[in-house]
Amino acid sequence: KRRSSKRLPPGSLGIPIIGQSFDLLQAFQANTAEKWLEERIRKYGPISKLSLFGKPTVFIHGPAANKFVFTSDISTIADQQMKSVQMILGDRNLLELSGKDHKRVRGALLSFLKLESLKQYVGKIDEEMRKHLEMHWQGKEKVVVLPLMKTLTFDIICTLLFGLERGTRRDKFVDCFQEMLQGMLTVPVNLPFTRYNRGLRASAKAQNMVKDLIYEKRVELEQKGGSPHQDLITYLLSIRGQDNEVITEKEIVHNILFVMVAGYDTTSVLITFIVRLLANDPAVYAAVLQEQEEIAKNKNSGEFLTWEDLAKMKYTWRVAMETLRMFPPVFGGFRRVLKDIEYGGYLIPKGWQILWVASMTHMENSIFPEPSKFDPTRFENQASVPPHCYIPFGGGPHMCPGNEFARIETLVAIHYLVTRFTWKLCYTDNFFSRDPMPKPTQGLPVYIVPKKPL
Ligand code: HEM
Repeated sequence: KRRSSKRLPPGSLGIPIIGQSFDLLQAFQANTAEKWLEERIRKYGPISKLSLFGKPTVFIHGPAANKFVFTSDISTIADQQMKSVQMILGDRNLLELSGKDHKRVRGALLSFLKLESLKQYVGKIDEEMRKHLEMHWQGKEKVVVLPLMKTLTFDIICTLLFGLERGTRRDKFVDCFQEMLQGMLTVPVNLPFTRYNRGLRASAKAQNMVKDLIYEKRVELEQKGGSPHQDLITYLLSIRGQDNEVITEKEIVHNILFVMVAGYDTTSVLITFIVRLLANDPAVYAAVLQEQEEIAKNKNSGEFLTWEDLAKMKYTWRVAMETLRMFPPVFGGFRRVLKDIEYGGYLIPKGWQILWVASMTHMENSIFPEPSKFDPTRFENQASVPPHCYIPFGGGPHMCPGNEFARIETLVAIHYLVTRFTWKLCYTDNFFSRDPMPKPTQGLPVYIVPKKPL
């Protein structure tokens, strides 16, 4: 009865199951998703209904909408991934959990990713970056940046979080992850030869591989007295028996897959877009180079970067923040509505989903003046950015716990790239498509020239 007194938002739910999914996917490919949404706003107003990836959806945007999505009570709004993502990454991954379960698993992950632990990783990340340059950049005249940065961030995650060394086993994981990622943004109808179907099969394979790793690490931990802190899997196994910290094997498997995807695909995009920007913007490039050379100058050759060095990379990090504003790797996300709620005078019924989109506030003139201008000085005084408007890492209880980790990887990578190489873009069109991660033309091929021997 209560329902009838409120209206559903305007808009059409489209064709059953499919709804507007293909329209949005097409817009992602053409990099017109923001325009597509603006078109909706013009047609239906700030709040509208549509149907995406099998579910009735309400699209809302703006600072108040972000606040609503990120700070609503967990009994009202829970996180929600598309069915395809949930099926491929597993239903016990962090984004699927809420309330106590979410707190417990997230707490375990955060205690591994906390700042004191991260400080110890700087040297190891530095080592991975140098190995990467030796293997993939040195001696080359042309490289393709995006796939290489994916390799780099995947290697870092594998070494640091999973204790998985280079070799055929790691390569098998890479293949599985490619298939899984391809299957994630699809309409979840499991027919043979579809991307979704291949994604599901790759996920089953990867889950078995993680189970084998868990077995080995458990033996190492219990019989050989290995340190719990050597990698994330061992750490999660080690806290299993403790009071209130029981984390099931399934949760470990699903979250390991999830952290791998969440951790490497995103950061690689950020580094790639910074590389592109530095090639296009001589003033920003000069300022970044100066900051990084200042740091390099004070180091002996072979000496790793330290936490203190990273703290000095203030300008470079602002460049990264501005890159995240204009090219957020994560376009947005979904939330699940757990009970009938009202927003902006409309009813959002229980069981529907809400779509939030980062760029809608990132590119809003009233929040970031001249939004299309790349200007790292916007972040000189971070307090001046209004709350709930800058959301490349999301917000609220599900906010990205890997943001500091991403910061370290990005700063280390940019340090070595600008101090060791110069580069020029092979394509200067500045286009990118989304799948749904942003991808510049051809993955950003560049001509490179080394500055000095590694
Ligand atoms: C530039 C790099 C990154 C970006 C832009 C990014 C972005 C995001 C965003 C937007 C969310 C929130 C999703 C939502 O609320 O629906 C998120 C969640 C998450 N991210 Fe990241 N991320 C990055 C790097 C990382 C890294 C390096 C890791 C791991 C080492 C990581 C692990 C996670 C996890 C585990 C969650 C889920 C948290 C939860 O549900 O409680 N991310 N990330």
